[in-house]
Amino acid sequence: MKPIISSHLDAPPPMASSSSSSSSAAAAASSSCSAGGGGGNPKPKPEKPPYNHPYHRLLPRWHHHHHHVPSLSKLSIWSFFALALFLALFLLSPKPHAPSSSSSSSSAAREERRRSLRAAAAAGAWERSVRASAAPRRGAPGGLSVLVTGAAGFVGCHAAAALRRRGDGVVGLDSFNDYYDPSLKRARAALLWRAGVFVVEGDINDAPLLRKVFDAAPFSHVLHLAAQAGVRHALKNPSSYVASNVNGLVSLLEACRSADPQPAVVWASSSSVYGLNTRTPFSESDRTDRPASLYAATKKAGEEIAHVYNHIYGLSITGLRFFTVYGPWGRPDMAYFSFTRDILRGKPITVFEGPGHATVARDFTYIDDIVRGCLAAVDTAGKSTGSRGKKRGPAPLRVYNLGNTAPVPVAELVTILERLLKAKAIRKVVKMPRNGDVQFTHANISLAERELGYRPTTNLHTGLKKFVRWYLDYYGKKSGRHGGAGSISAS
Ligand SMILES: O=C(O)[C@H]1O[C@H](OP(=O)(O)OP(=O)(O)OC[C@H]2O[C@@H](n3ccc(=O)[nH]c3=O)[C@H](O)[C@@H]2O)[C@H](O)[C@@H](O)[C@H]1O
Repeated sequence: MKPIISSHLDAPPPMASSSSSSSSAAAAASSSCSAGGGGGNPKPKPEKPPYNHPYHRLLPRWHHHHHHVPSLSKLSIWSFFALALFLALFLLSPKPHAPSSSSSSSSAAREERRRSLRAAAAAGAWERSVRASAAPRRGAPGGLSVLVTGAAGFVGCHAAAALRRRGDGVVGLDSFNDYYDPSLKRARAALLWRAGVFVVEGDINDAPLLRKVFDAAPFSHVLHLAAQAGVRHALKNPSSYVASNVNGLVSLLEACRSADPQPAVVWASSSSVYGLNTRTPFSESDRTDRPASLYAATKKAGEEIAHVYNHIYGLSITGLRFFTVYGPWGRPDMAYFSFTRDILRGKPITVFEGPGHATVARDFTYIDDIVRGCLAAVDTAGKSTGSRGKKRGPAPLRVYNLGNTAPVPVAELVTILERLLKAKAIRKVVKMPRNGDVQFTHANISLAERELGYRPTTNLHTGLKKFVRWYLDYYGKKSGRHGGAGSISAS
């Protein structure tokens, strides 16, 4: 290797060879010019170059034709100073990209400054809004400060409003995704806005946003209700369940464990974790290792993840297994909602039945009962013990069923809706497809009764009556084409 390097270094660089050829060309030009200029004139006395400088070889021609120029030496001195001055000015002059170098760039700089001032003012206003919304009402002793994720969702909007009504500080967070009609979510958020709840639009997977929210206000609790819901939709978009219910949960718990103070977390698990469990009613100590849908599997994964964050970081975490929640401002993808819409429109509905015409039933639970359960869970959640991401001692880890303890067959749900809507359903009874559904759910709520004081009070008929009244009010009686507007009324 060494000889190659040394021979390369010894060789003349390409620049050097090209400049030597150009200087010989200049010399050639100079000699041809001298030969032509000589003609028949007497041979001029050879002139001694005044300075030993290469460009003096070019000067004689110029000198011959400009005899009025004072002298070559004076010219060279002046050209030297002129060149030096020019170089100095060039080097000291501001660079073209400097903001003050031109009027257009200085106005761009002013605009940029204005923009960043506006952004800072907006950020300040945003933080003030979060802080103000998170502050408990004055005169509400022991008021909490709760971040509600999924606040523009069905349960989230009701729970956030209920917390606010009793004087707690509440900030909402919602991505307003289009799993179902986002305008319904906007309408719920507008209700919250009027109730004094600021809803931040953003994703639970956006870690910097979560940090900003937790930096802006010290939350005592997080009610985490943001999720990808729906059992059957998991067949169509499986990754959305992992993104929201697994990644999103981890992202949120990361923010919680790093927050100072660490909030206590209450979050929505699901009755679906019981999966193929056959012991009824379902109690918290029953098996949950046989989920029947990806939705159920991600909720079950959430319960295991909760264990990890409780164990490592001392987060107080309560999981609530909701049983088929229904009511006003509900989710359009759920059966009671879509049945109502289709009955009003005179469209057929599919009613599932089990093998051998077995009944499919759900422990339908009214939204107000669920909200009372959520608030009781918030109120009884012990404190997280961690600080700055480090566990300082054991913290509570709880899970509760929140159901109605009175399962109703889906066929009976349809009959109640028919009575309330005063319209006949066009039923298509089909065998329950193998797409994640389970045949039966029934909650044992004795643990929630004992520890949360949870006691559901609304039966399916009463709850659906309230739902139908809301539905007709929200969508208008004209929402159904079947039977005409006049034949439809809430009882
Ligand atoms: O407790 C839960 O953890 C879950 O509850 C809810 O799931 P489900 O109990 O399946 O509710 P939902 O779809 O309203 O079907 C109700 C009944 O109608 C039957 N059903 C459904 C559709 C249909 O076309 N026909 C039919 O008979 C169907 O077989 C079922 O028996 C939430 O959506 C879910 O997000 C989760 O929170």
